[in-house]
Amino acid sequence: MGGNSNKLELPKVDLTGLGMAEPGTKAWSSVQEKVASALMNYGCFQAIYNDIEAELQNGLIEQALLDVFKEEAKFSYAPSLPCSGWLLQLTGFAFKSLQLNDPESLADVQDNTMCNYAKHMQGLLQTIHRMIILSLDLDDHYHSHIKSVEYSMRLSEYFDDVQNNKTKIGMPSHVDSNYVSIILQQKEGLEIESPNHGWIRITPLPNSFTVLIGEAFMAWTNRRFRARNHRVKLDGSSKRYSIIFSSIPSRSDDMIQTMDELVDNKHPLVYKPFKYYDYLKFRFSNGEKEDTLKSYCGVEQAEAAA
Ligand SMILES: O=C(O)CCC(=O)C(=O)O
Ligand SMILES: [Fe+2]
Repeated sequence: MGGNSNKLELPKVDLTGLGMAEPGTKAWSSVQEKVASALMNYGCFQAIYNDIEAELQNGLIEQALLDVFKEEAKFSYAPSLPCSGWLLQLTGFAFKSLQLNDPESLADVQDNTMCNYAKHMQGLLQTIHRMIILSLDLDDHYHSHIKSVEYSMRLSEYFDDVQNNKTKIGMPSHVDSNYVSIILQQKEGLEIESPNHGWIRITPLPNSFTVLIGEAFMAWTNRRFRARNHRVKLDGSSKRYSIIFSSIPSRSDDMIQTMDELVDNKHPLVYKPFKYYDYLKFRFSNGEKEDTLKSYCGVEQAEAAA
């Protein structure tokens, strides 16, 4: 697709206070409708969330994020994916990430700002999973599904020395592999590809996050919800930081299987069941191509090879 980015905006949905709301209530249902429709049509939306307003507005989260990178030496270096470790850095890309499978491990580096952030994000992710599942009339599956979900937090630092690089791409176009990601950007850079409008550059509004569907949910829902390409384009004026908080399949129960209820003549099965962490290894060792998941476990692919 073209390289232009423009000022189109994503749908916005206010998720403030939903932790207290019960599924099925009026307050919940109107938000659910917006979440499901945005995710179905765009694969993403901008979430407004005022429940951690104080931390966001007083810069506490940003400060905590910067502090972690100042204390970088305290974290051991783990160069290999998937998900094993602490610091990962891909040659040629202008960022490094600290992958925290247990946000509480930050406790000796800082106060509990990040742990508190992680708790809120976990609650938000559970709400979003429930809304997706309810919107598909599959609520019977919610409890077993959510038991097989874990959470991951990645803190990223993008370098500021990309002036010589014309494209200033900090992270190239990709889809996320997990269920859902919630991205907090400390400054602009995230762009999402819309099938009709090219790259949409996301403005970091006050108290807002970007929510994105990943491949695990795309497979679980038989592509009713689709992962969208996104990338990070830097302005090269200063470092950029972001937090990517994600729901991921659990390490002990990582088989992703499309719900039978979502397969019919109109919607034939797209992906065979697959083990998520085996897929991540495949994706990491083969490089990401156009629709890597289909080449790994797509039904047509498997049949053609048979
Ligand atoms: O830093 C960002 O804004 C997004 C990064 C991203 O897409 C990712 O880490 O998967
Ligand atoms: Fe991503």
